Amino acid sequence: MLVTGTGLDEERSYLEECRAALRGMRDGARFNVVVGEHVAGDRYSAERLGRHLKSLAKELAEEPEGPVFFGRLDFGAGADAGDHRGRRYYIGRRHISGGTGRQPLVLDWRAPVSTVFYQADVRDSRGVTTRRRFGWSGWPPVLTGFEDERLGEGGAPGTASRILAEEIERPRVGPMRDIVATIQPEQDELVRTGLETSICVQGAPGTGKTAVGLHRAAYLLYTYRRRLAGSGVLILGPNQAFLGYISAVLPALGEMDVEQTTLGRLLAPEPSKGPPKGSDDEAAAVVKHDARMAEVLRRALYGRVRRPDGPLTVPDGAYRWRVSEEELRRVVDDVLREAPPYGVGRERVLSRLVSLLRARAEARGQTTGTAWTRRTGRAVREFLDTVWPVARPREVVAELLTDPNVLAGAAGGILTPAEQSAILWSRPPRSFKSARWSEADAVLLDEVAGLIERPRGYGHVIVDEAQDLSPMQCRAVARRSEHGSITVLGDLAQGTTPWAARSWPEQLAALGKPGAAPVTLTTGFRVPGAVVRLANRLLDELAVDVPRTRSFRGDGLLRFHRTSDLPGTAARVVREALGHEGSIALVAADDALDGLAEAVRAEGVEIAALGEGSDGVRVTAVPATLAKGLEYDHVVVAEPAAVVEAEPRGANRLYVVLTRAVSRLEVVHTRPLPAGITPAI
Ligand SMILES: Nc1ncnc2c1ncn2[C@@H]1O[C@H](COP(=O)(O)OP(=O)(O)OP(=O)(O)O)[C@@H](O)[C@H]1O
Repeated sequence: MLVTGTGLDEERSYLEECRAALRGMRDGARFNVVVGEHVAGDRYSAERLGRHLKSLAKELAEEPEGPVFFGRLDFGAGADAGDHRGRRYYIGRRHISGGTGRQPLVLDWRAPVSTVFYQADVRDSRGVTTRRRFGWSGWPPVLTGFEDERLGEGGAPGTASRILAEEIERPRVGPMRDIVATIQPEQDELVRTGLETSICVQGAPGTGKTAVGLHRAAYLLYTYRRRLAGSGVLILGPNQAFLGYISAVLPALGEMDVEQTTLGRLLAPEPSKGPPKGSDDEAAAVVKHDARMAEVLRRALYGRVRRPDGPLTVPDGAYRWRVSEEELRRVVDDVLREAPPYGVGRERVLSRLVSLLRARAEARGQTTGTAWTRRTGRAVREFLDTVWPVARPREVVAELLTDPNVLAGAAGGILTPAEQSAILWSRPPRSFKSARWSEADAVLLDEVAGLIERPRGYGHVIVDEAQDLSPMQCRAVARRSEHGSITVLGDLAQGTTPWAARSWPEQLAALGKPGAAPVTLTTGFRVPGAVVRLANRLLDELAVDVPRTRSFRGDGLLRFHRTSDLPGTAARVVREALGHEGSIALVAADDALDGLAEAVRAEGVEIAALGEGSDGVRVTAVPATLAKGLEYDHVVVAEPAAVVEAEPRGANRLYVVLTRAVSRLEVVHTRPLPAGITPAI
């Protein structure tokens, strides 16, 4: 029951107290910015401190009118309340200090005790007598009511929360929002898993995987701030449109320092030019993404190392030192056996040769200082460039994809002749510098770069839509999280790439975390019941072993329109959808979308292209291949049969497309519906 009476007045006075405290914190933070500018010792620390204080001040300045708390916990007097006996806590997005020596006015949702807010229930109250949820509306938000659950003795199980239901069913406007007020117990457990543990979340569409990943990033940064300060957190999403959709969540939670990108951008051979522009046909892409390419590339790189043939003579003043072929071979062979990164190997050969010569010079009574070492290093460099030359990833990969003999040398016994010819460039560039790299090539370049020198590692990496990663892409992620942990989010049923994973244990092993156990989420918070039932029928047609979803929501609309005029009907359905609140998407096979969008415009309805600045435009044209991870209140899907036919995993693509709807899904078609999505049951 939503309370709006006297209790609410008390809560509103408390809210005023919190806002006053927040204003105090903000003024203090502003003062600190001024002081900080004068006290920091050197320029570097002044800049760092200044940036930190300014962002804190800015954060606080933006917040005071916001919903400063969303929950309250009242602990009882029993032993099960532990240290919290008799206490009352307010929970919000930010900590609000109560002043020196006093309990905070509001606790951060990530503080240890806040977990009780998400986890306690009638069966296990954890010492809580009453859990209060607050309702807010409008902007600036007004506290409109609250709802109490009695968790102590006498509480009744299973009372549904209206505030929770409203939050989940609210229309989607603008980018994705945080879910801190309504995190579910099974989601909370995943969010709060310790930094040392890698987790894998398998979940049907709309079960909150992305939400869990983003909140986990915020939780880890709060709980392990020092440990992550240097190494950082990386979030990888499937495409730019998806990143645009989720990009506001972490800043809204006060976390600005998280790198959010796509793997394509992260691995771009020329980052200033954005993701690579070249493309591959499917046969070439499939081979380039295959795990066997790792060995082919290793051989191609180490194929540059030559066995020394003949002795080496090094002039040193009056003497000439001679190193025999056998000694030289031993040095190179030893380093090869130790298998350090290629770049380190080169340095190691150099330093061992110099040591060998130093021992000889010193045995003759010579002094060997820095100048001697530099001179001797220079003298053996020519030899080094012959036996262990400097390697550049672009040169190595370009040579491999251009020269059939080099490719045959590296891929013999690994790739079939047909596979080799599939990846050879039909029109090789004049030089590796002018090559038009594809996304698959970027992964190969990254593999070679990783063999030469280990890349920068992150403290934690979050990978969304991880079922779509190829074995070679998994290796690129694994290299960046070798000493850190990862959060793997995905749905085997939504796998649409030719190499999409069919099992999590295999994918996790490829990601370098074979020990992580997949956890399954099955309650859907986006897709309404009728649409979930449709999606579950299609799921039976897909060759994957994942459980069906159950929707949290009983509402929603699902309608089919059979027509002989696809553009006309689609346009009419879109126009009628404007009668409802919220966002609208017209989704179709990529090559059919422009024509359909034109028909919508002809109806006098504005429609924006995905990713285009579309302020105020409620309808977006979404190509089926870019729909992943996105959500709209009202989704109009045109000609599902064409979506299925457009690609080998077209049925999986259709499953993704049909599950973008928050409230209403309308399917417009001229052709028979694909297997699995027959309307009536
Ligand atoms: N506990 C929750 N409270 C309120 N809303 C929630 C909750 N969990 C998830 N949602 C909402 O449900 C929607 C779907 O969540 P999300 O996008 O994270 O799901 P997903 O599993 O990543 O879906 P997909 O597989 O389709 O990408 C989002 O709008 C999200 O904010």
